[in-house]
Amino acid sequence: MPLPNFYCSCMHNWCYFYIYSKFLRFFINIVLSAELHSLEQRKMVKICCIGAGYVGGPTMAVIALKCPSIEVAVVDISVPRITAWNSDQLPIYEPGLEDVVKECRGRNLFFSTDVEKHVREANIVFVSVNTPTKTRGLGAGKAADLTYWESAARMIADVSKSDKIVVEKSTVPVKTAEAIEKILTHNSKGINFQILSNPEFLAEGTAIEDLFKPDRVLIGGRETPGGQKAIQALKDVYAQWVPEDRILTTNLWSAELSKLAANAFLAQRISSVNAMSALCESTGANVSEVSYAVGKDSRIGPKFLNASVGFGGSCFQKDILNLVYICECNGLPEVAEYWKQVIKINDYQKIRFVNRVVASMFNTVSGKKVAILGFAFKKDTGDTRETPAIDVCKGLLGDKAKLSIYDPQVNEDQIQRDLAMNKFDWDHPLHLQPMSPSNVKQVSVVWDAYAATKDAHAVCILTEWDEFKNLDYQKIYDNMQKPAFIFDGRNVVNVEKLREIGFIVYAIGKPLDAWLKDMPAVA
Ligand SMILES: NC(=O)C1=CN([C@@H]2O[C@H](COP(=O)(O)OP(=O)(O)OC[C@H]3O[C@@H](n4cnc5c(N)ncnc54)[C@H](O)[C@@H]3O)[C@@H](O)[C@H]2O)C=CC1
Ligand SMILES: O=C(O)[C@H]1O[C@H](OP(=O)(O)OP(=O)(O)OC[C@H]2O[C@@H](n3ccc(=O)[nH]c3=O)[C@H](O)[C@@H]2O)[C@H](O)[C@@H](O)[C@@H]1O
Repeated sequence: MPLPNFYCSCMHNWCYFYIYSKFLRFFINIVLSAELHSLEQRKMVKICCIGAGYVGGPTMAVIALKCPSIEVAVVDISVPRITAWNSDQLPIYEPGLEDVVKECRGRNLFFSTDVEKHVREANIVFVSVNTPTKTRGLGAGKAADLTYWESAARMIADVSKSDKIVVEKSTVPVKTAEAIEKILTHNSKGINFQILSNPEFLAEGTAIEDLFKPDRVLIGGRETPGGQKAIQALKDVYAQWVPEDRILTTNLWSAELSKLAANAFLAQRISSVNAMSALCESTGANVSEVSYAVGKDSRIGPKFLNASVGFGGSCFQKDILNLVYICECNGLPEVAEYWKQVIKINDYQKIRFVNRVVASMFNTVSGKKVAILGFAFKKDTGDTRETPAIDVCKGLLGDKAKLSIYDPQVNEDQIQRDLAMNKFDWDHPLHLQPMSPSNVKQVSVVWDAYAATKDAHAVCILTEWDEFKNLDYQKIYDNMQKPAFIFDGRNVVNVEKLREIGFIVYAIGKPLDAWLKDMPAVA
């Protein structure tokens, strides 16, 4: 029996309706998922870090590694720095860094010179720019120069179109957050900025290790509901890999001051042991034995008690000078004087070392080749900022020595720049540093410890690179002028063995060689 017409048309319409509704649902799904995706994207935390240096680069790389759902952009005004971060030759040498960068770069870690774009898009903006010591004007030689910080803050205020958490990562004077707050709120166009202090405690050479397993992460913020919410947001980032009991939260000023205090305490330990090293040399005590015995006291602890030619690095001196200035400004001259002494002992230690070298070598190094082994401020880094090697080399050059320098990570251009630059000039963005000055003629830079020491009268060890422990010292001795001297500013060599070979050896804080005992006292 043929189906009635109306039945056919019903079926027909039903089919149409079915196909249509399927298509509609498919279409709606696409639109919805796109919408959801963009909503998620909008909700995705975006971090931007201003300053792609020794702190900004490694800290952000580790955040990107540990928080794959966060997009991290590291921006800088220095084009060569950003180019290097995007290349196979990273701008800084740090064990383990390359692996971390390679894993995240292009995934959720980006390096860019488009500072404004990334700041505008970020929810959290870290500021990790230079905070050098002022070289002129009020507080010159002590106060922190906040030029770069201030210009970063003004730019954040200018380009922002949404609320942001602004994080002080640079080391700054206590109360800087207040000044930054003022700059941001006076230029805010109704945008809400929350300032946090989150100082960095990593040490170079172990930066990745320190960031993976920090002793503590410190976050300071305002005690207002907004401030507490911002603290929680940053805490949530670190909590993805740092145990909660290691994330300390404080008020802003405590966090800012804790950073300066930590560096001052660390440097003070080195100056204390270095002061002892001078006394050891005068009395026949051995500084390694003394510091071991002292460090066994659990209240003192064994770390950071290695006597040396002096501490270096971009921060200890700068941060203590800054602390001294803050004490003076707060009417605390005695406290200022106390901390100043840490720097004075450090300078004394470097001068003392140079005097030892010159005094031992018949009171003159004029025209003599002196090999310098190690130029970086410590091992496992190519960083030379405030390295004691600069002052020692300048001291020897002042006495007309000819220097042959070898460091496994520092190139000739850097060494020449360092020896020609004025104090504090190094701590500015690259393009604002003085142009490559003329080379110091009495200095040659070689790529091998044996080349550096060939025909030399003396060897000065200024960085504790592991390879200096295992050099063929017999070969070195055979190729040197006699008497052959070794001045170990890092206590890396086996003094007894070298004396057996025939060297006259001076090692910081160790019982003096008979040769040195007969020389005039050094001060
Ligand atoms: N080096 C270290 O081990 C540590 C350093 N700190 C502190 O962190 C801060 C940064 O230190 P580093 O990373 O060593 O310095 P750095 O000199 O390696 O890096 C700072 C970077 O900021 C960039 N910069 C300056 N002004 C800028 C601006 N307005 N916009 C964009 N980029 C700008 C510079 O071009 C430079 O690349 C300092 O306050 C320092 O005291 C704290 C802990 C450890
Ligand atoms: O604010 C900073 O910049 C950083 O400064 C130091 O880190 P860093 O300078 O990278 O290296 P350190 O291991 O502290 O060494 C500093 C200097 O002291 C010297 N030193 C260190 C330890 C020691 O026992 N003796 C000694 O002479 C080192 O050779 C080096 O020249 C601090 O250790 C970090 O916590 C801090 O974050």
